[in-house]
Amino acid sequence: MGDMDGKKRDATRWSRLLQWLENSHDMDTRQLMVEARTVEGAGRGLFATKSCPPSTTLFTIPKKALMNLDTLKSLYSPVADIRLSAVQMISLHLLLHRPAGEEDSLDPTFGPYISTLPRDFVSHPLAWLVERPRKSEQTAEGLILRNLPPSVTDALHTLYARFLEDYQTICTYLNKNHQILATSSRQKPHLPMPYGASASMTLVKDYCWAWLNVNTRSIYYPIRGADPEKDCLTLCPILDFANHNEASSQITPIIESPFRSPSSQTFAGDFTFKSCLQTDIKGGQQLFLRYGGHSNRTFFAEYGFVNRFTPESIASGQFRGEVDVQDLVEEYILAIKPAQGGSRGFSTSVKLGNWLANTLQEEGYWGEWTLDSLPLPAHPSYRLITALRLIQIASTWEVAAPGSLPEVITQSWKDVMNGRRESISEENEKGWRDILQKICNQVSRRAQKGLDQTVKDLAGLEGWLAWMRENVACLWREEMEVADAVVRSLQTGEVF
Ligand SMILES: C[S@@+](CC[C@H](N)C(=O)[O-])C[C@H]1O[C@@H](n2cnc3c(N)ncnc32)[C@H](O)[C@@H]1O
Repeated sequence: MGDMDGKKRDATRWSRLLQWLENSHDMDTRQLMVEARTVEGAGRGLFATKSCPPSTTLFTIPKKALMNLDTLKSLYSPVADIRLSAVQMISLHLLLHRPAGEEDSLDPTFGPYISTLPRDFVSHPLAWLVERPRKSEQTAEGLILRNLPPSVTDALHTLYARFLEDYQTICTYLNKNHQILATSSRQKPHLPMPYGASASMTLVKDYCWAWLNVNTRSIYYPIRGADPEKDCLTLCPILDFANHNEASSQITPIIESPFRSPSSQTFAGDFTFKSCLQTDIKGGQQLFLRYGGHSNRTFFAEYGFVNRFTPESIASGQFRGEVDVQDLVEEYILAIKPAQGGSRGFSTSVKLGNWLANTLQEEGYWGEWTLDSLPLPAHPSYRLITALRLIQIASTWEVAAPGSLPEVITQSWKDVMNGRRESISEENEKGWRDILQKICNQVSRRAQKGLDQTVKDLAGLEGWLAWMRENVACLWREEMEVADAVVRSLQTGEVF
């Protein structure tokens, strides 16, 4: 019954969205080749309404119906020295016009569009962090957070830091510009209060809803004069119903460059989406948009889902698995002791570890240390190999060059990096491969434990929570299968 109500509501919101696009933005919705439908395990998705040949225009969204810096900047001018970024401005607008419960958004500009956005993000891990209950309370979400692989927790905390930074900026902006609150279409009791006010917890939750809408639904869109890295983002009605598929994408955004020439009039700004060049589309088929070549770690933290894969598909090269081994490499670095007691430069392991970390940072090789299953053979990333070469030098310090100065010793490492020599020495090549094997074995053992614990801790969950448990299990399985694949590459003597 509840499900039927939900479907009915979705259908009404969809038809109001089309009316708005037609009446307020002159879009010819008869040309539309897609519609939104409910999808098991993924909310809603975009489906083809009829069959069409390759490179058909699926739909074109008028530029004024896009929500971005261009269409919002007249509402949110800079205050004091605060100039809002695209994410900040779009999320502020959503915050000020969030619909109450299942009602429609009352925003006079984008109301019918805002009404089609998800009403909550209960299954998104960032929302669990923001709404974390007190420590004593045990929730399923808290348990899931505790069962994540460390690299995924790290990615999630990095996202949380980005969220908090935007939240702080919005709070400061609202505090310096109270009259913006008067433009909100929300009823007084629902109005967000600026930072420091008693209701600031509501504000952070509201802002999380707005921010996640932008973070999970916006797409690159060139805006004249805007920073392509930070500000060329837009929310785009209809397109934002498209789900991700790792293997295939049937939707191609047509991006016209606004940067062709300063006086160019060729950039109409309407956003067109075509079907892909290669294949026909069948009526009723779901149309996907590939969000990007992200790892599952990133998909989980940013979007709240992972790409599922079948057992053995990593080993056989059908699925691209990736593991970030930052925490284990860091642990290894900090535990390194000079090979034969104290050496001239480094009397303690802490100093040696610090020197290693500093050198890797100075040379730009700190972090992004991954194991990758594709392209075959499964291998460590080049950055990881480079770091391991130096770590190996440090672990054999006294043996390799008693009493030498660090600069002399690292010269051969730099020569390899700069392509002046192939390797540091045979011993170094063998040494870093041994260290890598130890790290891979650690990853694999930890993943098996993590998987067992996840199954135990999260047994008995139902609905979306059970779906989420499978996501977490998938993340652990990926760690194990990629690490095992790299061990096999090492054992068969693959040259990376
Ligand atoms: C741009 S929206 C797509 C539309 C969305 N499904 C909806 O109901 O409005 C992105 C969100 O859709 C969901 N999603 C997209 N692709 C998915 C997939 N392959 N599997 C599961 N969920 C997916 C995730 O919740 C993601 O954060």
